[in-house]
Amino acid sequence: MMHLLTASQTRQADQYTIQQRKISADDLMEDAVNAFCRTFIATFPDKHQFISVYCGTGNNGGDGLAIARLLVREGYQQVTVKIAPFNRSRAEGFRLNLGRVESLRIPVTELSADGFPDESQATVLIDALLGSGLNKPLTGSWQLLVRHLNNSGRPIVSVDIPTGFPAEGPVGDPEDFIHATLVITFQLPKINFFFPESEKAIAEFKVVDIGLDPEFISGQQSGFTLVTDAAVRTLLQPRRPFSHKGTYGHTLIIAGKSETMGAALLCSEASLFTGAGLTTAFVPRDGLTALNVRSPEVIAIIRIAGSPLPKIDKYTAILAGPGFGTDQEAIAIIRQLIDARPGKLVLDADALTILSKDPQLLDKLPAETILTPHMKEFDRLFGAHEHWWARVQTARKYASLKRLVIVLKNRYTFIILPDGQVMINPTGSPAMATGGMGDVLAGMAVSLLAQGYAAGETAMLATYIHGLCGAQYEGMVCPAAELVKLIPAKMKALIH
Ligand SMILES: NC(=O)C1=CN([C@@H]2O[C@H](COP(=O)(O)OP(=O)(O)OC[C@H]3O[C@@H](n4cnc5c(N)ncnc54)[C@H](O)[C@@H]3O)[C@@H](O)[C@H]2O)[C@@H](O)CC1
Ligand SMILES: Nc1ncnc2c1ncn2[C@@H]1O[C@H](COP(=O)(O)OP(=O)(O)O)[C@@H](O)[C@H]1O
Ligand SMILES: [K+]
Repeated sequence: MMHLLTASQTRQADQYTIQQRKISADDLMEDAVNAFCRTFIATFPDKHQFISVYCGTGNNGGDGLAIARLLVREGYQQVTVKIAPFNRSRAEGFRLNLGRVESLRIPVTELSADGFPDESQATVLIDALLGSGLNKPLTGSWQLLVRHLNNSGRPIVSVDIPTGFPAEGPVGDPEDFIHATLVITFQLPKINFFFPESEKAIAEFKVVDIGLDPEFISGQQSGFTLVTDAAVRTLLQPRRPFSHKGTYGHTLIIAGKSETMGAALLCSEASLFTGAGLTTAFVPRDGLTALNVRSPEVIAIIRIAGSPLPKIDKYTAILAGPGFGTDQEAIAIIRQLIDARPGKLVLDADALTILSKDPQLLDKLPAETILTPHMKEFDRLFGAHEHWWARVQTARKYASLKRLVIVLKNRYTFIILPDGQVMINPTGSPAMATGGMGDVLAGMAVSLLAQGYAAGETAMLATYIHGLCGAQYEGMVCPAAELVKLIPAKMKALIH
């Protein structure tokens, strides 16, 4: 797992690395700037393009000045520096690098809020105004300058983080941060890069290694980690030679109505393809033919009006909710299910809506139940939120209070564990923004639970593999039923 750091932990990591490696802050800045320039040059190789480097007077501005110097040294012929003198303080890294830029006779202009330069001739702007030192939303001249640059229509490459965009915490008005085409960020992506509000600030980000101490980083607790391929590979187990269907658990899937039988088919199929030994679906009579034709491997229990919940003891893990409806029959079954206190439970879709109308049910959920809401389902359960930071904080609160695993789905899905820790899943693709995708995820989750993975592990594996499958369709669209077919091969690739 990759430990993500807050801005203040990053500063501590800088200091620790400087002491540990017995280098100066200037050396570390030089390493950072070299790493930045390697990526920048690969992306913008033309040495004749006009590059305007906007620098503040802190260390981010110091980086900008050093970048201007390195680019000139690499043969870039049209590099100019613009300095925003709106803060009184001048960091040491800024002063040192300003001297070096001046001695190279790189053109430097000091900005005034009375009128900012016309950048219509610039090929690319480099944003080194403010970095992770941001401690409040931009105001005054900073705000005007950021708006001016955003309105220039030029590509903007931000150093470390777009100016005005906080590394963590609530994100303010999009007018008040740089809208970067590319962010080349140091050492680790910042926590807020994974929040949907980053969409305007960051079209793309690339992470460059600047040599911060890895042991120090992994000793830090920001509450946020990023799921890595290595962590998934360590966790995912191959099927054993002497195993039989009983080894891999039996899932019960409580899903589907006449009109939404497809949801039951998708999650049953996902349960099969993710490797559960047996899958049983509790479905309406008029869905039976579809189920038998589509997935002959799945056992059906027919649900008619007034049917009680099947005896749950024989099932290793249970999923309820996809396409299930929220009528009185559905409510009665969800109540029976929760009262029966199943050991391993995944609730999705309509089951979440039923919970949101009956807070007592939410209180009765067995520990380690996995909930898989998208944003609307989440807010229905826990109240409306103005921004994602608040939403994730609420998820942390309820996950801890009720010992739940909450899988809050999005471009980057947040997996919130019963200890309040947040794992962020990096895989996925807009190809997956189609109906039925959540049903597949829920089916994968119940299957992994039945196979013996713990609830948190299940959430991590299911979202990661689900996203890997979807990414295969990058640039296209991935119907949910097609994604299911990719699951076995993706799992194989992670194991071998
Ligand atoms: N310390 C180091 O050794 C390294 C630092 N690096 C760079 O240093 C940056 C952080 O530098 P600093 O901590 O000097 O801070 P910044 O350069 O981000 O900001 C400068 C100062 O602006 C002020 N400020 C904060 N919010 C403001 C607002 N809303 N309006 C106006 N002024 C505001 C703060 O007092 C802050 O110290 C990183 O983003 C990165 O670019 C890199 O060079 C890597 C190594
Ligand atoms: N743009 C995207 N990038 C990455 N993943 C996405 C994207 N859009 C959707 N997904 C994934 O697809 C799934 C959609 O789930 P959900 O909204 O519940 O779908 P449905 O209700 O139609 O089954 C989630 O796992 C989500 O993370
Ligand atoms: K910046």
